[in-house]
Amino acid sequence: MSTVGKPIICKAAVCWGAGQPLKVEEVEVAPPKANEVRIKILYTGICHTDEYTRSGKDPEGLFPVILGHEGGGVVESVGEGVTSVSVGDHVIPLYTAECRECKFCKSGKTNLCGKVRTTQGQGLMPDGTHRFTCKGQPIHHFMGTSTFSQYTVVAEVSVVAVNKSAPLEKVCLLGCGITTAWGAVVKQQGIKGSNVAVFGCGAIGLGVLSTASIVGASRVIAVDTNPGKESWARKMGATEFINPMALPEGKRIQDHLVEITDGGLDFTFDATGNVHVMRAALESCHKGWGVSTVIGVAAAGQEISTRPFQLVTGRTWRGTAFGGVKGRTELPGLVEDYLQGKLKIDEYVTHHRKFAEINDGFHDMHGGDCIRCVVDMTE
Ligand SMILES: NC(=O)C1=CN([C@@H]2O[C@H](COP(=O)(O)OP(=O)(O)OC[C@H]3O[C@@H](n4cnc5c(N)ncnc54)[C@H](OP(=O)(O)O)[C@@H]3O)[C@@H](O)[C@H]2O)C=CC1
Ligand SMILES: N[C@@H](CCC(=O)N[C@@H](CSC=O)C(=O)NCC(=O)O)C(=O)O
Ligand SMILES: [Zn+2]
Ligand SMILES: [Zn+2]
Repeated sequence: MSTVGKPIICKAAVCWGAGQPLKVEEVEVAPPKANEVRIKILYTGICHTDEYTRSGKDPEGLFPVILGHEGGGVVESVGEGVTSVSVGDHVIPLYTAECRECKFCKSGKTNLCGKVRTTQGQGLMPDGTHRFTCKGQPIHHFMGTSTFSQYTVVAEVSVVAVNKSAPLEKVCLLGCGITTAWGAVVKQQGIKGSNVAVFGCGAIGLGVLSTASIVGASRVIAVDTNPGKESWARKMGATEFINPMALPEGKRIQDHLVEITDGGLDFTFDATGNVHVMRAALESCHKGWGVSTVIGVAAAGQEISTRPFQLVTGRTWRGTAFGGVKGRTELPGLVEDYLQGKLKIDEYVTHHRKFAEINDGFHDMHGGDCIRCVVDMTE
């Protein structure tokens, strides 16, 4: 029997309050309204940003909520006016929308889109209402995607169709981690032939150092406090690995890096979310031209600081969301790159979980040996 135009009852992992484990509940998912798309989610990755919001560290965090933003699925139905995706398309939801009409989209200067970001941050659909109900209670959307539900509703501007021959259990990771890391490198000029340091060797940091190596960085230094990450970093393209905890007592990582690189790095990246590491990454940059990119997301109340002299003397501090990638325009091409063996994804998937075990997937992330856990939403 067709589900088009009707509510769907399915399972979703609801987080009822900050710091609480997720609870797999029966939820009602309303049909898509105009310019919306309802998706059957088949696979989702778990990103550290999901854990960040679950834990209560996100100043934008709202509860109860259905988290998840690294998903892959199939379009079940579309609302009036939807033209860019059709029923049956394989799709990736996008937490960074691309409307192609707003001031941001038309600027040519950023991938940030203004069309739905305000309501997205309020846990609502663009018309200010919700599509999820559990036990008679409305449940907040998350990052415009809510992929920890067997069915979700997203704005048309927040979804892209991709090649059906690509395995969704792999390309779902293009919904966040792999794309962020790729874009953080390729959207910057001058990395070829340069020296680069990457702080933090989780999925994001490994993706950054892998991409830097592929585009021809001459030296790729991985920095991580977990010695178990050395083999990962080298496998993905790092030429060196430094554990800041193993430096002589009192020796700061930024001073060590400046010493061993004849004055500092051309490019550094923070992929930890720790504001002290962000400072070290900036201060590891070469005077006059070094550029440090913040990728990590820091907890509410955390602020970055450095001596302004670091900037006066020519270092640049910048940041990137979703790697600067315009999802509707660029993700289909990244999927093709993956299919042609030009972009690594499989290598990052270390853990698999059934939907019922989603909380174990969150525990996996804390184990130190998990790069990405992919959850099968059908099991
Ligand atoms: N800007 C954006 O668009 C995006 C941002 N993010 C953010 O990026 C960050 C990284 O994500 P992800 O790769 O999944 O996270 P992970 O936690 O998997 O990776 C972080 C790594 O940094 C290591 N680490 C912790 N403290 C330090 C330190 N002081 N010095 C060096 N290394 C350290 C961790 O070690 P250990 O294993 O021991 O903890 C771990 O290996 C997160 O903050 C996430 O929220 C993610 C996606 C998109
Ligand atoms: N809500 C947080 C900030 C969270 C954040 O920075 N998110 C990143 C993506 S992290 C993905 O895993 C992002 O794209 N930010 C841009 C945006 O428009 O949200 C806070 O309020 O601090
Ligand atoms: Zn993410
Ligand atoms: Zn826009």
